[in-house]
Amino acid sequence: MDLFRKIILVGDHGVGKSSLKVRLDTNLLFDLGHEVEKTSLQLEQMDDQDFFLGILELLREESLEVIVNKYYASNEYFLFMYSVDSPDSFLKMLELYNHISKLKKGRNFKMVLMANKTDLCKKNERKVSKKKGQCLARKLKCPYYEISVKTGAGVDSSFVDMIHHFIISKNKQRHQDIVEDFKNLFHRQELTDCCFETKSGEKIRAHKLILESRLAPCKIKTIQELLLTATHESAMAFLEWAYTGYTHPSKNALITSMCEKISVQFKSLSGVTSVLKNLRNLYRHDSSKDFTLRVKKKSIKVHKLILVARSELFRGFFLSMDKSTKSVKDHSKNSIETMKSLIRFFYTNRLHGNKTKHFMNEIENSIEYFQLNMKSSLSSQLPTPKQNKRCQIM
Ligand SMILES: Nc1nc2c(ncn2[C@@H]2O[C@H](COP(=O)(O)OP(=O)(O)OP(=O)(O)O)[C@@H](O)[C@H]2O)c(=O)[nH]1
Repeated sequence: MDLFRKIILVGDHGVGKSSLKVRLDTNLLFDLGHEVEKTSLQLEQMDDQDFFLGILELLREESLEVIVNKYYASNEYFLFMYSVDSPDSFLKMLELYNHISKLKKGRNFKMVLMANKTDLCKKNERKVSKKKGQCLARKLKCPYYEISVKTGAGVDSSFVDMIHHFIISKNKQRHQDIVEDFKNLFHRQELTDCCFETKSGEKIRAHKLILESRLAPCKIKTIQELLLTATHESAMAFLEWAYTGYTHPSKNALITSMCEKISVQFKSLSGVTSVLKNLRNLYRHDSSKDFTLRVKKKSIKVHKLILVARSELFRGFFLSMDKSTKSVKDHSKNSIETMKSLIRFFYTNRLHGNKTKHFMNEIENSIEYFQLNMKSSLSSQLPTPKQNKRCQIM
């Protein structure tokens, strides 16, 4: 799978922004005039994936507003660069950070802080210490790198690390959304429809749909028999694993042995992929769906629980709703196509659909409207204009 990402390079005049781009890949430098200069860099085969990075260098500071407004939804990354011989360029970092935060209206953005021209340390021309840089990075909660574009010191290694920070951790985060949502579903103990007793007589409530689909063909009765022999702590760990596919590594052996007792495979049901597989199955089969969303005179069948897990708005709605209610009209003003894509996203964590501007706007608005827990994974999948065209990154 090719991933295409963009990094916006910001910093004071003369810190080495253009030089960095030239060093990264002279062949791929594009001078596109007006607001930004762009370059792209292919870093092959990291973590079995190809990454293409587009690097935008702001040519005018006022264009920052244009860029942030235009691309904020697609989660661009920022590379803040200053020069170790220039205290002014260091001060500029905080100024730029505040400026971007304001433009992004409090939305999180990912950034790294890079100190350039470290070769000048040898000539005693360094005026901003490493300690100061690290301190600022801690304050801004981002990685800190020291490089010299001139000698190349630290450039490659910082880029490799930066990509891990920006992209690979992002993929993990994307999976994390699902894990967190189902962990919350289990621990909140809301809308439960089965109850297990543990060895000590304590009770734990759970959801049949999740357990029966995840641990199939094992039945609720079998799980009850298993948990009756377990401590409360073990039973909680087992159920949390059944919901999320994850347990603390120290509990792997325990959960494995519990799985053996009910003839389910610990390994094949572990990890977010197994949770997604289960959700995909649920999505495909209408028979277990227990609720209907009415969108513009059409219907979408869903599982209440999945909506509760994935959207705070639906959660509030289903908690306050009479249990006998089986359908509701959607008031989001979204089109049926958008709602279908969104519902599919709840189950698959992937955004499908004809990614027109109108669709993108509706999805973007839905993030707020439905109070989606998986804000970051959804917004990261919003396409950018001209995506996939390598030379037209932005
Ligand atoms: N000693 C040293 N000089 C560098 C380094 N990187 C860039 N320079 C020099 O710093 C000067 C400014 O570099 P640029 O790349 O033009 O800086 P910029 O941030 O793009 O500057 P603006 O285009 O004015 O915003 C040039 O003379 C570069 O040769 C470095 O690592 N060490």
